[in-house]
Amino acid sequence: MKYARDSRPSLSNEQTAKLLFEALPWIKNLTGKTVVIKYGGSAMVDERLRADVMGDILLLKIIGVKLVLVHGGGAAINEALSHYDLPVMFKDGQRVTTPEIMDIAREVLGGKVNQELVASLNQHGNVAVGVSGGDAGTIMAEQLDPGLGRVGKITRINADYLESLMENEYIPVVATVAQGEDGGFYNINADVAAGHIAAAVHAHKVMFLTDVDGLYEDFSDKDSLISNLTLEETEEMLAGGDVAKGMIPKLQSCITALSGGVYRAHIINGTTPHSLLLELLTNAGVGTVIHSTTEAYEHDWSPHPLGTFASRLSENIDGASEDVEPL
Ligand SMILES: Nc1ncnc2c1ncn2[C@@H]1O[C@H](COP(=O)(O)OP(=O)(O)O)[C@@H](O)[C@H]1O
Ligand SMILES: CC(=O)N[C@@H](CCC(=O)OP(=O)(O)O)C(=O)O
Repeated sequence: MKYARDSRPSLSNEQTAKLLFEALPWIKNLTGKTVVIKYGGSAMVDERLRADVMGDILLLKIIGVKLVLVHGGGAAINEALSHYDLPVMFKDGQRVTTPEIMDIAREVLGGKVNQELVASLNQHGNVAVGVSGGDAGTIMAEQLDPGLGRVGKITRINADYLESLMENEYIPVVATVAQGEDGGFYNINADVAAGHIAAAVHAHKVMFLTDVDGLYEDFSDKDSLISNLTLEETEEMLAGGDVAKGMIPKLQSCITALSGGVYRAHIINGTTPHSLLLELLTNAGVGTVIHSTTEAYEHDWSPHPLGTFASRLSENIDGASEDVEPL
């Protein structure tokens, strides 16, 4: 037995049918809309879970959601730095990035992590395209703060490029190494990039997959998980100092996204199997949802040209090796 889910009590046929049917209104509402998924390095630790997250992303693609996957890889960068005996230093969730560390971040994010995620998605059909922030000027940046070295402040996002990939039924998988306005490279926190990208591509939702169940009012009290809060309350929490480390850029990015017109921002646990599907396609919300006080997005949805994608997918699956696991 390979995986814990095999030993879970199974649902009756009636319960299974009910659960599938429950997804219908959610699918109808999401089809044709854009969702930006930020997959954090902390949630990438288990290979099997990572493959499941990629499977969930593909399922969303199949039901007609337009997706951008923005990934982190902080843990993998830390590992590489310790290999080279280089220091791991953060200020308010942003890595202090010397030119030497920038080179390593570039290799880890744009190389190893990006390629592995693209390969994992493409096992199910060639749907993913790796995008480094510098490609077609997808993410342009300038220095954020001299004290942080090569950490970038985003100046521009090439939304047209990402949208053209999505229009052609691809999932852009974005490594957050930016092209500097000065010609060099900048390290961009992946949460920050996801917030900007979500706003730039007019996403319906931005989902942050991390290693905790959501935002805690008091991180030392596991009963204090916040299920939903407004933009204003999020700003208050940030100002109040109850949020630390990597949660700071996450909340800042939720604010960037919502202020830029994104309808909802979610923080969910990427280490909980299928948390994406639970949050997006079932009545059982998981994690924390942040919403603006005013309805920033119209709830219309239009038919989506599934045909092109579906036919390409079936072609790829027909031609795929037998090792590829079914979803
Ligand atoms: N109030 C809070 N609620 C939830 N997590 C918090 C809070 N304050 C700090 N954190 C920290 O933020 C971490 C998530 O950010 P990070 O480690 O950067 O993850 P990722 O790699 O997914 O971006 C959590 O593991 C937790 O340690
Ligand atoms: C400037 C900055 O902090 N860059 C991040 C980029 C990777 C990242 O954000 O990874 P996670 O999403 O896994 O935290 C870093 O160097 O760790």
